[in-house]
Amino acid sequence: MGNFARLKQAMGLQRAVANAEDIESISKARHDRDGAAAAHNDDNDELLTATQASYDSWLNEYPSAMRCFKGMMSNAKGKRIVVFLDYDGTLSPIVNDPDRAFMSDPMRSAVREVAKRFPTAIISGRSRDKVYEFVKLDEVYYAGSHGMDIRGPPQQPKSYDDKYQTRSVDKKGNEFVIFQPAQDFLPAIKEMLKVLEKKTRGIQGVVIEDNRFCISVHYRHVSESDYGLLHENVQSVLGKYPHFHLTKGKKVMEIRPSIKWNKGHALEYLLDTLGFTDSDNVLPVYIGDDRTDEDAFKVLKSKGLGYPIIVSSVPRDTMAAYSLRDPTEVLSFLKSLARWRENSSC
Ligand SMILES: O=P(O)(O)OC[C@H]1O[C@H](O[C@H]2O[C@H](CO)[C@@H](O)[C@H](O)[C@H]2O)[C@H](O)[C@@H](O)[C@@H]1O
Repeated sequence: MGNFARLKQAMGLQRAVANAEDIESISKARHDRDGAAAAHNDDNDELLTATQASYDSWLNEYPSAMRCFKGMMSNAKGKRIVVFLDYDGTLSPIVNDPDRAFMSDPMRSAVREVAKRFPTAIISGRSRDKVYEFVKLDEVYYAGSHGMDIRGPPQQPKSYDDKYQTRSVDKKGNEFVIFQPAQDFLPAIKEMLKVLEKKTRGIQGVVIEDNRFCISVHYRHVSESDYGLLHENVQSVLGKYPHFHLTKGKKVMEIRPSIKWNKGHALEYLLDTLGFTDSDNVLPVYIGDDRTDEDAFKVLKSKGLGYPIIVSSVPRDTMAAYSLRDPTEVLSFLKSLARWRENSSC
């Protein structure tokens, strides 16, 4: 069976794509290719055509937020837009080295322009400090560790445990509140980091990232033949820490405390602290590319609220309503949003 037939069989026009990341690289190759080089490989071209056809069909269900921009904004008139952004894969492209996932200057200035006009928060799986290091914007609220470490507005909502909220003041005299619902897990996380490093030392290519309230075990550089061993080793460590569980991202296993808190809860917390509890006047826009962003899409979908936008260049199963192809399109969307506010009278 040729690659084309295999791909068709595997994908059909189904929305769920198991190895979305692999298809994504093929699709990217098409995007980036310089024509001549790729034209030599018929098999590749068939694959690319199938991928494109499948993506186009997916777009009917999850239309491009760029193409639909006008319509989306006409529904936004008179509403208070609040912008939520994921970091990796949304504001910065996915790169091989997690420490080098830099944000471009044009993206930084687009986020700044958006944040000047709308309350804006970045909700990431990274540690809050690390995201700030990349983004370096004081105009933005930050939620690190998949929302388990929030630096938000000074309001301290009653419905959240005071034990995990601390009011503070920055150097410029601005008040803010830190909310860390997984505080009790910190000692265990520190211990687990050491155990994991020891346990995975023998496997080449593993990168362990300390995200403060969660841990990322990256396997992007691990040979496929070692995937099983790595997974076994991680599971054996987890077995000793029953209050933690594993989730999966892009070539990364993420170890998280088993509390009922995710990016969706962080979104709700931020809306509350911004004064939009139960408001029918608010329009949250959430842009993200990874599985953990689905928790936030789900909240918006269940409330029938705002615009959940997935960033993907391949068909994906998602709770989002709109899509953007890649961070370049995210940049265009953010610029359009800032421009729209500038030109609109509402
Ligand atoms: O919620 P996010 O801001 O999207 O963070 C999710 C994870 O992103 C980072 O890993 C991913 O991006 C890296 C850099 O492009 C890439 O090398 C890696 O393979 C991806 O999984 C980050 O390093 C993780 O800690 C985050 O959990």
